[in-house]
Amino acid sequence: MPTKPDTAAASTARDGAEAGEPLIEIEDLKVHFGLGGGGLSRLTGRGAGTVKAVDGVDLTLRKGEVLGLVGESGSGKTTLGRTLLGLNRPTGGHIRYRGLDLAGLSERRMRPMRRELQMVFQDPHASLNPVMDIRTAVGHPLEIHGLAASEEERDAKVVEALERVGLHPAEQFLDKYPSDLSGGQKQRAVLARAIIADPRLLVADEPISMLDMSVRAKILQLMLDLRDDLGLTFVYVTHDLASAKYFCDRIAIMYLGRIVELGTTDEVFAEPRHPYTRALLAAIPEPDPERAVTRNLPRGEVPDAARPPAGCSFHPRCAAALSACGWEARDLRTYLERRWLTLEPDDWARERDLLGDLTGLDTPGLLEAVLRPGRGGTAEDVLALLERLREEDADGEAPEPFWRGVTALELRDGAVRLAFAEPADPRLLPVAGAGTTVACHLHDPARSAAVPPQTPASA
Ligand SMILES: Nc1ncnc2c1ncn2[C@@H]1O[C@H](COP(=O)(O)OP(=O)(O)OP(=O)(O)O)[C@@H](O)[C@H]1O
Repeated sequence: MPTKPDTAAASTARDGAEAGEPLIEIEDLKVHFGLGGGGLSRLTGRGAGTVKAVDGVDLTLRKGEVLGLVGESGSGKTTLGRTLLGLNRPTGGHIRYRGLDLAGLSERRMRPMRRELQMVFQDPHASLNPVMDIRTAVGHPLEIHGLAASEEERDAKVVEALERVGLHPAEQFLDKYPSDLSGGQKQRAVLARAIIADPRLLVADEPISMLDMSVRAKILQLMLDLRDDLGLTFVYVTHDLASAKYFCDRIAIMYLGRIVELGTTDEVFAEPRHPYTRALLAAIPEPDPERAVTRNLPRGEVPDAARPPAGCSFHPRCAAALSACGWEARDLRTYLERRWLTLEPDDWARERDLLGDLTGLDTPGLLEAVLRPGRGGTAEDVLALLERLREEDADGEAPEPFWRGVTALELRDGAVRLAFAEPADPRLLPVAGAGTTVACHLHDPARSAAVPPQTPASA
């Protein structure tokens, strides 16, 4: 990939304002979607409830910067990006832009703002209407916002925008249709449409993921050039840290609706703090096959945002989790089922019969798990098994973190009872001596005394 230009060298942002000044300030932003229990929730396997797609995000976008929103699928990146542009209504919080709070703006008052806040979508093929020629498609925002008095003026502006995105001679593209263009050319046309109304912010949602490898770097370079030439600010939504490294000045790592780490790209890559960031970085494929090693994302999958884990949402997947990270009854089931995958079928059947029905553990937020023995044994047998597992898990190179959250394991009324430590939500805190902020108890000085001997690198 070509070398990323220095941000400091980026041109002065729009309005003569200095690059680096706040453009948008987001405070405690929440976007929750209600699931009515109808068709959509049946389709997604979710019952009635609420998906907290964005859940308390604080973030300042600086003029002229490229900020990456990075995370696995379902982390809320797209929802956050869309909400910035008024395409999703916030459930709570504030989005301050040019003295206005976009979060509370009516559709009528939001409309003129849309000219300044534009979106570039992932799929250039779907972003362009197949029956609309490039002249009409790229000129569309001029029409919507009444920015061209005549067809001649519109065409002149379309030609200028096409030239700027590298589609030249631009006149030859005016009468073409999307099907006449390659994938890279289509994304250039989409960018031309995004910049034609003179925006201040572009939210680019995976803008290169559907393009050929050969043109990806060129499109990223084009966006950097547009940033420099037009004083644009970019939000780059992606799950791909490798392209974020090249393209972004700062990176916000998102997990289940929250930012878990935020810092300059250099800092995040040189010294990732959150175990999730470390795991994402470790999962970046090595381009050199000679040096390639197996890269795994952390164990388990991103949990359902309608039933997020208690405390730190990442704790069920985190090898470095502490007692206060949010352990609950559900985690006991996950722990046992994960273990069963490693057992021989006979041993698995024996344990499953002993432990009986585990569905009672599934309710979110239970700080007490009660295990009644199945037909394969007694409560004493269940207790003996769990005590043995706890002991075995404490040994070895990678101690199982689940047990750190267990504060009591005992017999009571013919059942085995496990109690869990009170969960604490990690707050996004600045790291001493660094520009990074991180939401992780491992980096909270108030809790650092409780940090276990192994480091987050083991996550
Ligand atoms: N309109 C909606 N109604 C209900 N749930 C939604 C809606 N839009 C998003 N969600 C849910 O919100 C959560 C965050 O989704 P979002 O698309 O923002 O994540 P993402 O990180 O961008 O993922 P991806 O990379 O797959 O697009 C997911 O659980 C998703 O299913």
